[in-house]
Amino acid sequence: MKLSLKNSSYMDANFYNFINEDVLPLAGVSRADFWRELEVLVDRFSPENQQLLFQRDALQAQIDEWHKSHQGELFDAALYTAFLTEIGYLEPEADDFQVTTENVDAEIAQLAGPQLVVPLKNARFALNAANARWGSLYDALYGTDVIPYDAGLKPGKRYNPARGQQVIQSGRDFLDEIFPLETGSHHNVSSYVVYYQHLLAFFADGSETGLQDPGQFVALNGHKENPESILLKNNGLHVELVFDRHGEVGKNDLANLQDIQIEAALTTIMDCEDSVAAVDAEDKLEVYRNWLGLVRGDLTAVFDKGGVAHTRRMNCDRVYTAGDGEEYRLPGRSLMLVRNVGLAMNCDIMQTSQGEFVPEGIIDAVVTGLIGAIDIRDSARKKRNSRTGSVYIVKPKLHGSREVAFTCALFSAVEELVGLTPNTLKIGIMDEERRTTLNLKACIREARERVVFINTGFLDRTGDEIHTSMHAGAFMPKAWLKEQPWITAYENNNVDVGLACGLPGHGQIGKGMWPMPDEMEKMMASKIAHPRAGANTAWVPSPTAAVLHALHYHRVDVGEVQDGLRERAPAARAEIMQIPLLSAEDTLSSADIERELENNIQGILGYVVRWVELGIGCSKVPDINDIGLMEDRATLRISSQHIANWLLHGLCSLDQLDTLLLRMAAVVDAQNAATDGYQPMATDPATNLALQAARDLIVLGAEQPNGYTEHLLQKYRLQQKQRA
Ligand SMILES: CC(=O)SCCNC(=O)CCNC(=O)[C@H](O)C(C)(C)COP(=O)(O)OP(=O)(O)OC[C@H]1O[C@@H](n2cnc3c(N)ncnc32)[C@H](O)[C@@H]1OP(=O)(O)O
Ligand SMILES: O=CC(=O)O
Ligand SMILES: [Mg+2]
Repeated sequence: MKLSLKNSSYMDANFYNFINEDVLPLAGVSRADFWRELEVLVDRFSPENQQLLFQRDALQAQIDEWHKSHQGELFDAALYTAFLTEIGYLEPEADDFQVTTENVDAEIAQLAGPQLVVPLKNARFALNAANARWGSLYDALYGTDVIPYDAGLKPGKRYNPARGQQVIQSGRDFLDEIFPLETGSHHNVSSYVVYYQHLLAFFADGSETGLQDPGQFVALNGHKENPESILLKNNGLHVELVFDRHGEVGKNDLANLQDIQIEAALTTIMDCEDSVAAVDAEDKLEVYRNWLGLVRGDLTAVFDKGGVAHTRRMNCDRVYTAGDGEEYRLPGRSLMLVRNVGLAMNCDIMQTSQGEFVPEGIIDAVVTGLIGAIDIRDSARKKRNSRTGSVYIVKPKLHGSREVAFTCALFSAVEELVGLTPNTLKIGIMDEERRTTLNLKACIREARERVVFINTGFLDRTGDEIHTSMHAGAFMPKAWLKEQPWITAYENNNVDVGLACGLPGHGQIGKGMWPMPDEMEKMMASKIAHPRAGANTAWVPSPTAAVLHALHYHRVDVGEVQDGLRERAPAARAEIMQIPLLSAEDTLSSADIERELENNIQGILGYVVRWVELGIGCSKVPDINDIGLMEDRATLRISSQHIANWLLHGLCSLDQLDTLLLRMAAVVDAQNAATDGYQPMATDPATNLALQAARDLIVLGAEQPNGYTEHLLQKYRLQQKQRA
């Protein structure tokens, strides 16, 4: 049902009622003022949004033409740079400046730790994420391959005591490494007590010791002689030793240690974007309702797990007693940011006075900002999000500084609309499009009063790398792309520019997602590279990954690393611009090509079928080696652009593609056979919408704006919803 407003514009009636009844009264904004001023806002920003998209297309068309006209020639970097400068793709170097963002919570401005991302449409997951500020180290070790699944050590359905012992040993190793004792080892401690303001550890022979750094003990719960828990702190992050002499684990433990609780996801991004399938007003309302529930702190999710009914709510803060007897209070929930959609998306919520649908990103800014204002207005609430009065909005897929300036102007207008002080709405800039990477300093400059992060979204960035140079030649296989100079230079550039612009103390320098949710041993080995590279946060796909990745920030003092990096030579623009194409010396056999195609197609189909048929925007999809990969729209962008590029340059044919689509559809059908409501693709390929969507994403990939997947996904999902 549509509701007619003045000036012949349209509004979805459910959206209108939701804002009027559920949001405006809490935000303290008058209805009449809101709707009147909203019309002015959308009429002001919608045309510019459109112009910015036209500019993207115009630049891309010129780049395509340039590559076509230089085909077969030796690549001339100087000529290419001059061309990109002339068309305005490369912006003039911005003058030096320092960011001045104020009122930023410590989790973003000062601390270093994991950043969890979660699809906001899924209330059960979103609540889990909000509560992932704290997690059990024992559970994370027991349930993942960090403790190898060797014979005798497999987790199994029943508790495996041998595996449990390994977990306890690893936990003690961690304590010895991060909170060493003056003498001896945590392995041999039989009890912990607090004596005056000091932690004492007793051994079985009655001898005692303290922490090498006594300042690491900060608080406790229970009696000093027999604590229920002990709170330790290192690099600004807390670790809680939980004792329970009757607990399943504690009763058999020398010191009755039941668990080691880790302060894990300092921040969480509630995602409206690439991990979400929201194609119309109905879907968007689900997303907005969840954001409202999270900000109010009263969201609940009721679900069945293993035959047991659960109700999930947001956790309360944690209260301890400091050594000096004062209350010691810690946040019980992750600090929430919300990721809006980018400039290119549209949905049917409302129209401008010109009869055009209002770009979805504008509606997201208004609604998430308006709901965020509730957090600021009612600062006495127990479960408030920001303690410094900020609303954190992550803006994805921005191309260059004009788009950043546009977004900041939009945020200013939203602040005025909802009555917030200027610069209350903070911006997290995703550095995930080539035009933003190459002009990062100018981008940050536009947002210098409200920027709270720059984050290397290397997945979208890889998709944009391929699309931007689609006509330059055939790209290397996907796995090789990660090893090339462009990506190292891009990652380093982000850190270098962030440091030069004075981000530490005001915001985060962030790194990308760990995309293999079940491969935690590999994550532990490789993701320590993120804090070592000077990033004070990096993305993780699950609460368990957050617990484990938090250990890295105990091992690395990011502030120290950043201090050491300030003097290095900044990453070279020329290196960032090296296009990772196959060279004449790179030989790929037809079997290599087929395997690459099969792998990509399996991932595309496995993701798209759940998106189109079930409305699930983020899935764990097995690759050709049966490793579950996190797939979202950004990984789909890479895979579809990659095959589109190989089609364009003759590494494969349309016939081969169609054969492989059918072959891999059968594989994906078999993988999903047990999924409720799943329609096999291979049974009736001619009418299967998911299969058609996957084919279009590849065959029409070269002409999709910036290689984005959202328009085709949305088209087919809407058709599927109509069929249903
Ligand atoms: C390029 C980019 O933009 S990256 C950012 C977008 N990507 C993301 O946000 C990834 C978020 N992660 C996810 O959506 C999921 O972890 C997936 C889809 C990758 C895997 O999901 P599943 O296959 O259901 O995971 P699995 O079965 O291993 O675990 C499910 C459990 O973990 C929890 N869980 C998994 N991921 C998350 C998460 N991100 N936040 C909170 N809880 C989570 C679930 O709540 C569930 O626990 P419950 O039963 O107690 O509710
Ligand atoms: O948004 C993250 C990315 O890698 O893309
Ligand atoms: Mg992205």
